[in-house]
Amino acid sequence: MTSSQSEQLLPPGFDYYPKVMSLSKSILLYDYLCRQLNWQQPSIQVYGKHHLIPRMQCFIADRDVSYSYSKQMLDNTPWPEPLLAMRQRLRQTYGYQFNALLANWYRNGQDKMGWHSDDEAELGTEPCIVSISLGATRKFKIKHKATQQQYEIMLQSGSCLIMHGDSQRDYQHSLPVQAKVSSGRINLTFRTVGQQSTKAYSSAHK
Ligand SMILES: O=C(O)CCC(=O)C(=O)O
Ligand SMILES: [Fe+2]
Repeated sequence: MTSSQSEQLLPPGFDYYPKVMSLSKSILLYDYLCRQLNWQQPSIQVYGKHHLIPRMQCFIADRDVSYSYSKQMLDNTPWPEPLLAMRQRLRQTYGYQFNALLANWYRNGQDKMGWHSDDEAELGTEPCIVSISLGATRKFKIKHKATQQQYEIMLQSGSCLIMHGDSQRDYQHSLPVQAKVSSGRINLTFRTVGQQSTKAYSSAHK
């Protein structure tokens, strides 16, 4: 991986690598995943009303994985070969199992994800989440929970954002609407659910 060029713009616990794969490979993978994954659009209840979530999702995981976030909403899909290969490389680089992957498909700039932290108990206290972006460039926002200070980064196709350390405890993140974006983006978030990680993420892996 190349060095984290935008690091100084991001708070601690967020590392951005703009080019972990070529643009052409990232677009091929985007097209493949659009066609091949078992995309679903679950509905959630907000103040007693049901709403379809504003994006498509697919939860890919090893058979024994049970993740509270996905449990009621999404089927558990087995790993397609290209994502198994990607996981293998991430395991070697970061030393985490990455036994689950939540894939998000934002079909255009109207699709979005609201403010949240990925802080479910089964991700552990300092989870390492590896987030790969494919397709349209989208804005990613980060907000400190106590100070409300905000950060922004444009996530481009073929990039990797790593969230580790106290990033989930101290910050929320979101993917806002961008009305002018007409093409789609897929985001792959590799996670380790319900296991102690075998090795803590360290900046030595950059
Ligand atoms: O689409 C993104 O970059 C963010 C996805 C995300 O935050 C999540 O899946 O928890
Ligand atoms: Fe998230």
